[in-house]
Amino acid sequence: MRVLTPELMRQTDRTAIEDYGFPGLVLMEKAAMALRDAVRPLAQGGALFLCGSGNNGGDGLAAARMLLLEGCPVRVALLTSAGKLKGDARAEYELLLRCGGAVREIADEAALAAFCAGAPESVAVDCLLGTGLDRAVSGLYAAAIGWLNGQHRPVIACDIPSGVDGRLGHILGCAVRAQKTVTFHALKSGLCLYPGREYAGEIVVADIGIPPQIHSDCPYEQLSFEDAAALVPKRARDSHKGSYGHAALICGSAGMAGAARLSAGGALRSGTGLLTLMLPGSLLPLLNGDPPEAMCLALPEKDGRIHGAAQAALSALAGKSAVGIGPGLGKDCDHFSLIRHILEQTDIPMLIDADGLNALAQDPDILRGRAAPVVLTPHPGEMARLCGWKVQDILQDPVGCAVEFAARWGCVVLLKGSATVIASPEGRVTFNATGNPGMAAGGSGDVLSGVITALLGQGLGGYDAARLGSYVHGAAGDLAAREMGYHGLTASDMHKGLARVFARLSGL
Ligand SMILES: NC(=O)C1=CN([C@@H]2O[C@H](COP(=O)(O)OP(=O)(O)OC[C@H]3O[C@@H](n4cnc5c(N)ncnc54)[C@H](OP(=O)(O)O)[C@@H]3O)[C@@H](O)[C@H]2O)[C@@H](O)CC1
Ligand SMILES: [K+]
Repeated sequence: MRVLTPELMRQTDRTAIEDYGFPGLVLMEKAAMALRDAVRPLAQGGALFLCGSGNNGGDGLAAARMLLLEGCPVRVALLTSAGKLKGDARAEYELLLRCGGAVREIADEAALAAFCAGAPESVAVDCLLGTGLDRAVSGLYAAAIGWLNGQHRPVIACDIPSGVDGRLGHILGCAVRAQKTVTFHALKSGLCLYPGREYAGEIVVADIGIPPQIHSDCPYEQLSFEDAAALVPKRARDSHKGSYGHAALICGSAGMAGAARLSAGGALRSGTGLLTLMLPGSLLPLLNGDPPEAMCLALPEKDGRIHGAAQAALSALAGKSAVGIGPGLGKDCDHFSLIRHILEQTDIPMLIDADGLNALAQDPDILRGRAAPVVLTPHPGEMARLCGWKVQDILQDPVGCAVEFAARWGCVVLLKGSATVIASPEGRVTFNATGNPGMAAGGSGDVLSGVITALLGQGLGGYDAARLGSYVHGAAGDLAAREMGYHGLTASDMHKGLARVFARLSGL
């Protein structure tokens, strides 16, 4: 599913209007119809529209007219003088008046308070600001947003909740908290990132007739269920365990044997044909053959951590189809050399996570020039150590950071967060839409490492393995949360959820 920035959306509108000849008013009417359809079920007691000075307001004026003509009581406030309306918004204003509607022009906060006081309507519609928002909200618009957020009736947002930055999802001053957002033609990146995603409530993407081929090369996307299903490796009846790869996980240390088990469970529930865990030998008695499906190989260790193991690991990696390194590894000065040897001397697709990333941060230059896929799965703290950005700056612009690093070092970056983003070396970006706050708990990332390593081992490219892995991992957490809630959800609960998600994606 395509995701556009406000700028790309503007270009798309322009192309539809100027190159294809779609009248702008036709697009606005289609947008208004979709908005009307979302408002209607909640408008038994009438609908109150708050409209701004641009085309977002124009959508609202048109939807108000449509509901009025259906017999629904509507009241419309316009937060500018009608004389300042331009183009399609002006045309919609005149149409509304000609159809018997009334519009109250609101000049100040007192007039707004008087208009809104004791409002009888059962739904409010936010058509104040859309993708044209270009500065922090203040004054009258901020008062209108404050009123919408302080009253009890549901709010439907037109295109994007007013005050949310359409590109980054930031709140510019203040923003509407909507129950539902009807967005037009494509998702906007600001609706995929927090806090914008939270403010939007349920999101509906409405087709307004813009030809899909315009900007079909847009680099941003979000996986729908169907998109994810199309990426799942197919399983033929006449196949065997060798058909689905042999994944290796280099993981675990004294005190963190559980990470190996969690990661192994992630791989085993994601279709790997075979799995070998490569661990400090002292962990083997602790694991006690669990999980039984995994083979185990003891690597040299020091103080409970893998150490001096490059040669042993390289020999053991012969014939493996993917390797993941990092879960529960602990910090050891020798890990950098282990990673460098694997990067330089094998062409096995590789995932690096957790303390593997902290080791890599010594010199990410060792990633350069590797032909086989490398997937990095940092959280913002690990990303900061890798790329030198401040954590705060990464949180402000996770997409910019992930894209820059992926392009610079030729790898796939899966930057974790409440909204995980996955960037390819070519500049493609997927926003992950699955997952929930219950997954913000230790071990969740270990499971994800296992999932992605298994998918790499089954032949998926780095970008597809990372984005499908992220989708499935989040969806497994969502399934588990339905049963366990957020507070009691553990990483182990995700294992069975993974199996169920893959079953659904496979149509079983
Ligand atoms: N054909 C199309 O293009 C289609 C577009 N569609 C719809 O149009 C929307 C985009 O419309 P848009 O570009 O007119 O911008 P919009 O979001 O209404 O804002 C407009 C004005 O707000 C102002 N302003 C900005 N920031 C402000 C602030 N902080 N506080 C106060 N005022 C602020 C600023 O005016 P200024 O005050 O700078 O003169 C700006 O001009 C899009 O979201 C979708 O709903 C659909 O109908 C489908 C077809
Ligand atoms: K809006």
